[in-house]
Amino acid sequence: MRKFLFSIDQGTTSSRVLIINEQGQIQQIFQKDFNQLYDGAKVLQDASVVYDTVRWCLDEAFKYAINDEVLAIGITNQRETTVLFDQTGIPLDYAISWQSKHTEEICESWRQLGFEPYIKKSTGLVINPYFSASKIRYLLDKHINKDLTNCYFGTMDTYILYRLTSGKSFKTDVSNASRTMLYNIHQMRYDQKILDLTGIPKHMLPEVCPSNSLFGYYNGVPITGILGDQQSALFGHLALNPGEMKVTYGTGCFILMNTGNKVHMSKKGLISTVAWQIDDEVTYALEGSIFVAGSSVKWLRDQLQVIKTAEESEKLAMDATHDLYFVPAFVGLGAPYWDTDVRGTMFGITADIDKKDIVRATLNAVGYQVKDVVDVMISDTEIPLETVGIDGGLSNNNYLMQFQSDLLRCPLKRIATPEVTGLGVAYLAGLKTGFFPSLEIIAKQAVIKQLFTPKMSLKNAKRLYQGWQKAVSISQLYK
Ligand SMILES: Nc1ncnc2c1ncn2[C@@H]1O[C@H](COP(=O)(O)OP(=O)(O)O)[C@@H](O)[C@H]1O
Ligand SMILES: O=P(O)(O)OC[C@H](O)CO
Repeated sequence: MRKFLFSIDQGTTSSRVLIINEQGQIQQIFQKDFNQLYDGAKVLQDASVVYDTVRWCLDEAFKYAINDEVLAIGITNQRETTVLFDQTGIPLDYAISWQSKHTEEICESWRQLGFEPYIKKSTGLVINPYFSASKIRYLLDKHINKDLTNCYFGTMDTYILYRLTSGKSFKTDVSNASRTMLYNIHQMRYDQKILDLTGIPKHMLPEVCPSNSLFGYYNGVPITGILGDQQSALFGHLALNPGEMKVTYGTGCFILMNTGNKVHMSKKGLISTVAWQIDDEVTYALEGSIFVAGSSVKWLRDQLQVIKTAEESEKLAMDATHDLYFVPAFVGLGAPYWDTDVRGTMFGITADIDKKDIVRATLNAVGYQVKDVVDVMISDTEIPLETVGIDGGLSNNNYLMQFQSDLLRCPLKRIATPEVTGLGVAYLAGLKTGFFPSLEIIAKQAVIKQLFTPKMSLKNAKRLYQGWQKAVSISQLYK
């Protein structure tokens, strides 16, 4: 009897497979971490190692549930990370992580040539090294002397799918395609003009399919859903109506608002992206990405060594007494600033500050940056904020979630399972195969664990936020 779904969640630092039952509950999780490689400004991954971690998790999962018991597999993945590989699935080079900004020079040359307005209109994105296009261009240039006739591009979903299906499926879904900077999100196809501008040949790109397609088979089980991880988290929060929003607090921080079946172009620095396509129906989202969130807590732990564990930051922040501002622009600032050259700065240092204040300033910076993005979303769409779904490692921090609710002036919703990302694509894959009868039944099964509501006075919240805005503008002067 088919009683389980498998959800592959291939993230930036680890791969997971969730085993999900018919009640939408997670029965078991298998996880394997891997290391990113840092080489100057480059952040790289060994795609074969990433694949091995997925295979390890899947093999374990298939020991837990034999293939006759598994109805379908869904894949959700870190987005934009770029792999070039040959027909046999061997990577041409290290994969370039979404976090890597070393292709800025290529982006700048495209901006200089005046490509930006067209690219923005077609893809919904700004020209930035974050997206796949400049990473592909960089790898093609680096290997210019090789025969690249049989060289293929994939984000991690495509690469994993290709390897799991022994090269039978060279496909991606619309949500991942919309992150390449090569995909026209109005016409829902690769934009030939951008391919010409960037010199990226179409034959190396995967076929783009609706998110709930039959993508292939592994171990006799159909793969019936693929979603980029942030879009999957939006689905996992059941933010299925226009105006509904989620914030994922992981290594970086990703804020997505469902904008329904219309592309909503931001006036102030957010990007428009495809949330998902279910059969013929496309749903779009507005997105703001913050590059440094959980990684700044990791920095406190590993570099400054002011905390031993990430969890410890909660208590220290609660006990802090000084208003210190930290702009954690380690790799520039993402939305809505898109300033690659700005670097980290701290304001308000006096002789009596201590590590508690530094920890609180670091957590507050995450809260402020999320507010920067949410404010733009509200003014862009004119949709008032009702509640926000939260997930990701850093969302376990009660101090930060309370501060966030104080700043946003709305309730934050923490649901019972922390694995919202993996759940989203599982819902999608399960709806496709009849494993879940309807969205209504899924919604009934989702349990809210905790609600954070504003406690700080509005006056104080405003005062603190104004201090942050000042700190950002001053830090942007120092380059
Ligand atoms: N209680 C906590 N307080 C502060 N930071 C936390 C806490 N728990 C986890 N983190 C941070 O969250 C991040 C991990 O979140 P996760 O969602 O697993 O990230 P990713 O999926 O991007 O790898 C780490 O950077 C860690 O420092
Ligand atoms: O792997 P995560 O959760 O850090 O997410 C990475 C994003 O998809 C990058 O755009």
